[in-house]
Amino acid sequence: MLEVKNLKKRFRLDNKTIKENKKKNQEVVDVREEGHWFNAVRDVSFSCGSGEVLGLLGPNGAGKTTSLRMLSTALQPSEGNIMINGDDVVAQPVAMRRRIGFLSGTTSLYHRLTVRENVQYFGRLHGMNEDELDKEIQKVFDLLDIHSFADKKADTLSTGMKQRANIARTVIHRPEVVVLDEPTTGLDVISAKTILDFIESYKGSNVPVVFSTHHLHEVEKLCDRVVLINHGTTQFNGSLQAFKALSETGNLYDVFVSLVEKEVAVTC
Ligand SMILES: Nc1ncnc2c1ncn2[C@@H]1O[C@H](COP(=O)(O)OP(=O)(O)OP(=O)(O)O)[C@@H](O)[C@H]1O
Repeated sequence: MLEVKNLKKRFRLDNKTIKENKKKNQEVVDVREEGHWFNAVRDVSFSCGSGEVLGLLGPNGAGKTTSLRMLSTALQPSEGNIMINGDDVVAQPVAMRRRIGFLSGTTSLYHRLTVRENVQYFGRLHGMNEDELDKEIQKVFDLLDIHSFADKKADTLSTGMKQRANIARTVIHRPEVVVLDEPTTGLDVISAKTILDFIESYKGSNVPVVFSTHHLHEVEKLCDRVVLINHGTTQFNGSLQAFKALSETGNLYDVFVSLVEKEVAVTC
């Protein structure tokens, strides 16, 4: 179980950014800017149970990546609580990091190593023994359809192959929570489908999966829960059915647009 309560992140702005923002603010005022501070995440709360898949939605700049970086200990929250199976992530980030699998936009591979060598390296870093590592590699490579390029060097792979290998290295240590930031962005339909099927394989397991996306069809296909954030604040937090029911059409696009435009907070 993953529980996130009243998460906040403020960034101190440097003088150059303040000047740039002042210029921009002549046209658009961002409600999150307060003097020399920018409240990238103002109040985000949600939970995701074991074996549930949660889709994190929001327009560009809403605060999705900042929230996911806090969940995965890459960033210290300014305020708020994050608990995994009852243990406090904010209080003990180093100990909790190994229990989380986090794919970010900057997750990458060692170019001169093969996919297998990369994944073995990260598995060993997590203290896995060779037997359990071999078994887990077999399982994860099956699910992500990696076998055909497992022994190719990372720098020879296509974008889709690299992303599947990145996900393999992210989850090789069997984390208790999987967090994926826009895992299918920029991928072709087949690579994206492989990744979505992989996410689906966690359903009914004991692992909660949180992923951010701009692709509403992915949410429709996969998610049990939906969280929509806008201007750093949770605007919707509930089941996929409850999200769809907010529009008479049941169309995710209509719900997304109306919530973001109206900026109404809904909790189900
Ligand atoms: N280190 C930082 N210092 C100042 N502002 C930051 C910093 N990091 C992020 N921000 C700002 O916080 C806001 C939220 O950014 P974030 O990357 O979390 O949004 P996002 O929802 O992931 O957007 P996208 O969909 O475009 O990836 C943006 O306005 C961004 O410019």
